[in-house]
Amino acid sequence: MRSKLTSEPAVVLHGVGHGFVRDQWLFEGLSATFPRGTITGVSGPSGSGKSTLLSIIAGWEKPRRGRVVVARGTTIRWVFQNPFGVPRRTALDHVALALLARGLGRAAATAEAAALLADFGLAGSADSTFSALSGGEAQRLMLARAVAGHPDLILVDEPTAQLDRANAATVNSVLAALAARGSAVVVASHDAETLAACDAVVDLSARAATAQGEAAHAHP
Ligand SMILES: Nc1ncnc2c1ncn2[C@@H]1O[C@H](COP(=O)(O)OP(=O)(O)OP(=O)(O)O)[C@@H](O)[C@H]1O
Repeated sequence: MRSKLTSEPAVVLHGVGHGFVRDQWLFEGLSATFPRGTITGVSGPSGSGKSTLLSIIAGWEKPRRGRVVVARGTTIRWVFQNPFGVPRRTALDHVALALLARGLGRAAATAEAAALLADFGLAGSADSTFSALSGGEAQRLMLARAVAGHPDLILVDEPTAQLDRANAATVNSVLAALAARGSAVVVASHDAETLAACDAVVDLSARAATAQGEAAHAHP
């Protein structure tokens, strides 16, 4: 029974549809599972509803159609498009605070935070203030902080949008590390390399085309 519970997906979508304008759908009939230990990409052009779908998965937005089933006790962390930290706090502190919040003592939190920073290629930046980090370093710090919370589900919005290729490649390998630690990872992205690193991809460009086709058919 216990093993069945731990292997169940963090979130399941059943026939989900949503849109903000009456009779217009960003996507419709979307069914998907988000198992722990896997990365699912959400792709589609700008405005196709990727961030909206993440909000629905997180339970912030209620879909107009369908059901969202979240496993009991699922903990969720978001990593947003724009890295947001405390300018004068160090990188190490950003991660250590998440561990202190989980109940670790100061020494254990500092040690684990340092190990996490190393995993994310930030060992040399542990004592840098957030304001001194590059865009890529700040983005990776946000991912390290999300992992420190040991969430069941991590939602990542456009992690490589403002990064050059080298930093984007590092973030992509970090996403795989997040899933390997047992979280279900859902990443909204335009980036072909990010999507190639995913176990499955929900493509909203196809969904939008279908939804618009249906609307055109219904209202010629
Ligand atoms: N709360 C809201 N109220 C009304 N319209 C909204 C709301 N949130 C999003 N939209 C609209 O829904 C559409 C999808 O937005 P969303 O941000 O989900 O797209 P996206 O695929 O993530 O885009 P991008 O790649 O540019 O971030 C857009 O046209 C947006 O303006």
